[in-house]
Amino acid sequence: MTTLNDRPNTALLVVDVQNGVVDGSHERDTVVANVAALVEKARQAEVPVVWVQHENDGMKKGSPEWDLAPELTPVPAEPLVEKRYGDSFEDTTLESVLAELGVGHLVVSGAQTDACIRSTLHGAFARGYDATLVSDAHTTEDLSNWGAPPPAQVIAHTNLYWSHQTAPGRTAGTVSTEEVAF
Ligand SMILES: O=C1N[C@@H]2C=C[C@H]1C2
Repeated sequence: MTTLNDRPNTALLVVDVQNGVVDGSHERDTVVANVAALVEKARQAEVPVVWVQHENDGMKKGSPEWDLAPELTPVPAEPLVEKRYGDSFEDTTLESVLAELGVGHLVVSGAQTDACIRSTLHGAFARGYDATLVSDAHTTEDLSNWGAPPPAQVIAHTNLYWSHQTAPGRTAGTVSTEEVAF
């Protein structure tokens, strides 16, 4: 059984809130505003904020699409983790960044719900982290033309199933931006 219960700290993970990911997504402005509020809350509580940015052919590093949403401004001390896979842990520096910070609990926000958010939640949990999803601080695009439910249902279902997730020695859950207690 893998747990990281010896690590006392929490970090806020902001996953892929990039122009090329969130623009056109469900309730983009509200979700990005909630992410910004979470960042402020974390900073006030001196909880580390870890920024994850995805690079792919459509979002080359340094391109406007790769850039974070303009409402979000990392400060230099906040780690940036670059990724190319859905799970933020795959082939990235995230594990070492979190070990350095003594983090055993991740509060997860960002995009997109049915891809990198789900992958990162499960990747964290399988690696022994407690993982909390922020119900109103993640979003996705409308993929219903390809068989997905409407984005509001994808978001609601992800909130529901993650609130029921369990594993030995680890906790999962879903809370709102308002409810997040750093
Ligand atoms: O959820 C995701 N974030 C990046 C854009 C789509 C996948 C990769």
